[in-house]
Amino acid sequence: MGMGFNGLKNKDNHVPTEDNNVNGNGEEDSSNFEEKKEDLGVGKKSPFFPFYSPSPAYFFSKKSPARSPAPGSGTPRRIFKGKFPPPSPARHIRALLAKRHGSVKPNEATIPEGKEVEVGVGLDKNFGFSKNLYNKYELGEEVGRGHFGYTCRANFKKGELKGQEVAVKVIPKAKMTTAIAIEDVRKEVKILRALTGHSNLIQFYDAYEDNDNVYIVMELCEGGELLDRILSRGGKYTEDDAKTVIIQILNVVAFCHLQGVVHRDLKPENFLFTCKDENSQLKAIDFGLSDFVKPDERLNDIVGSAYYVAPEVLHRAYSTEADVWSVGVIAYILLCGSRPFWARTESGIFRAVVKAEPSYEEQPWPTLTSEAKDFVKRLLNKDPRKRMTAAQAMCHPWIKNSNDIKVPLDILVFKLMKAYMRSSPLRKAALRTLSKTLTVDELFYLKEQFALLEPNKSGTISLDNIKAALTKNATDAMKESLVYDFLASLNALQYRRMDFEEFCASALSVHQLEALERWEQHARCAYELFEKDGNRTIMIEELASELGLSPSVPVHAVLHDWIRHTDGKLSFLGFVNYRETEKRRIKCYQKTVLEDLHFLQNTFIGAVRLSLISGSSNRKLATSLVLDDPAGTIALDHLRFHCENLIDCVIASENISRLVMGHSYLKSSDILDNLVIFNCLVSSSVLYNRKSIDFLSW
Ligand SMILES: Nc1ncnc2c1ncn2[C@@H]1O[C@H](COP(=O)(O)OP(=O)(O)OP(=O)(O)O)[C@@H](O)[C@H]1O
Ligand SMILES: [Ca+2]
Ligand SMILES: [Ca+2]
Repeated sequence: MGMGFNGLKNKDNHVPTEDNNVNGNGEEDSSNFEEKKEDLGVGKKSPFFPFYSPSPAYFFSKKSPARSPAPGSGTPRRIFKGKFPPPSPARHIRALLAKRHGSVKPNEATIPEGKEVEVGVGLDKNFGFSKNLYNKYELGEEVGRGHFGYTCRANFKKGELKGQEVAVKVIPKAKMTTAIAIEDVRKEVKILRALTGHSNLIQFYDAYEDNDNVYIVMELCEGGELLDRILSRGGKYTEDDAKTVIIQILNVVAFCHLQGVVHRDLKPENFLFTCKDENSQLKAIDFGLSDFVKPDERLNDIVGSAYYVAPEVLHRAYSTEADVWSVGVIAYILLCGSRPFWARTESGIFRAVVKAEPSYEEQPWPTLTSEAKDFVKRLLNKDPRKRMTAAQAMCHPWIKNSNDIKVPLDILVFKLMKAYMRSSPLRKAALRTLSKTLTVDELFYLKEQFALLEPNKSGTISLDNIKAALTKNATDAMKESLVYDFLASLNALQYRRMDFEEFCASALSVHQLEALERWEQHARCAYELFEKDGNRTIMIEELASELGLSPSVPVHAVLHDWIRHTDGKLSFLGFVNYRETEKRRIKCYQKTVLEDLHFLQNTFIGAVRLSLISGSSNRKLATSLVLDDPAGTIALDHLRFHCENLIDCVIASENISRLVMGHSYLKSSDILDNLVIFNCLVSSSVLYNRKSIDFLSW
């Protein structure tokens, strides 16, 4: 029997009609999904997403009733002044659905009947959950629906809790047509089970299964989705109202991130109000695409919903920062009622996400406070290293003075401390001087973090303090994400303590400072201090080895200006670029350097997409690069700069298994060979039809 999407009303296929008509622009999200040729770059064959078919969307073929109007909203005429149409239910990224359901293939306009059954043959759909849901609960009316499941009210049938209401999310097993889809459901339950005790996170009770379905029993929210409230308000929230919502979102997001869980599908549909009250509490739901992520790890699968997806997700190398981007999109929508990145087609949205800057010119932006704007901009920074973390966002001037702010511990602090511990004395000195130039606002976050680690206010912290602070906040999720193991990298702190001054130097993110408008001033001030106290003579070879440059890199060309000719000390340029742990920024050659994906995508014509993915698992680090180098003349060292962890990489090619290189640096000849193979594949444009190089299947 055919199943899959066709059997399910798809709310995401629809937007309230009024929304569409506002700008005389009914095509947005409309159900005909006719993709515009120019949007897809047909003919140009955009190298960015070569796997997208230029055909119309394939599986949103069934019409479904429009989303029910938000409570109390009736069918009001909504006035939206934003540049783009107002928010509507978001669709998952097609690549995601294809991968998760094995049902969307390029150039497949329809899904043949019965295909999914075939795909599903031989899959183990036993989850080991209890089987007696109906003994315990009586299922009632449906309260919501998504791509993967629908949710019902339910009552305890008997016992002490008789009559008490819960919510049951029903996920049909028939829809689990791939191993990944099954794994996603396992993970959804595992993560819900592990993440306990946060007031802005849906409370999980239990999971059940039978032959047909998996059932997730959880706390019932009666207040509806955040999206419906946004729509019923006509899009715009006052700054204070937006803040109330954003704080709760940041709270739960920061909590997840500390636990090593990345949600990957944050959007207004996935936040529910507990009750109908205006100031009801907000709860994060739907961990169906969530994953554990180790502090050092990057994920690579393209996951999420188009309007909310972060640029680095599209580049297939991301971590928790991607969630913060989605929060930025939500904040933008709350404050102005319109989406920051918008286009008629999915590929158009992706292009906007990667390249376009959101508008802050249109109403109501000019009337909003500069803090609010700055807040959103710092969440929507395209560089994840420059983006605020959720915990930092709670320390932002726009937020920090609100009631009920309790800044949570930030895992970023430990990541930065690790890098600091491994730094040379010269780099530590450079960081120390930078930390002395921080403003009160910037210090606020560091003070909060230090206070969380320093329970007895002794003025210094130890490794034990850090462990204790983590333990205090730990859930079972931390076991999975190995947050504790990560602390081993701070072992140097075992026999000494750190005072606030050193803590600031160690937990300071230079990338984030660089994103500030006053970075230049910061850097100049810091350099002056550094000149007085810290700068020293350094040989070019020493600098190169500290930076991890291999001997084959002509260091003089790179580092020439980093050392002052008069006295051999670090120049200002050297000072601002000096990053032992950050090799990416070193600009070797103007022409061939892969300094920046966007730059390459914009610049090179006929670029080839080369994916470097990790050897051991497709969830591990992956870095995508776009190379324009048909002759394969790009040296290995260039690649090395731009893949933080080439050690674990496999070159994508027709025969992946043959090309697994194991845990050593690839020889440059290997890279060149594979580039040639890859280029051949691309140039004969088999890329579009060949299963063996189907990007989606990785
Ligand atoms: N605990 C709950 N209480 C009340 N309603 C809920 C609850 N959990 C989910 N819902 C409703 O059911 C809808 C679908 O749930 P959920 O988002 O978990 O499903 P999904 O199929 O994974 O969705 P998506 O298409 O976004 O992946 C929600 O948007 C919400 O309206
Ligand atoms: Ca959902
Ligand atoms: Ca989901």
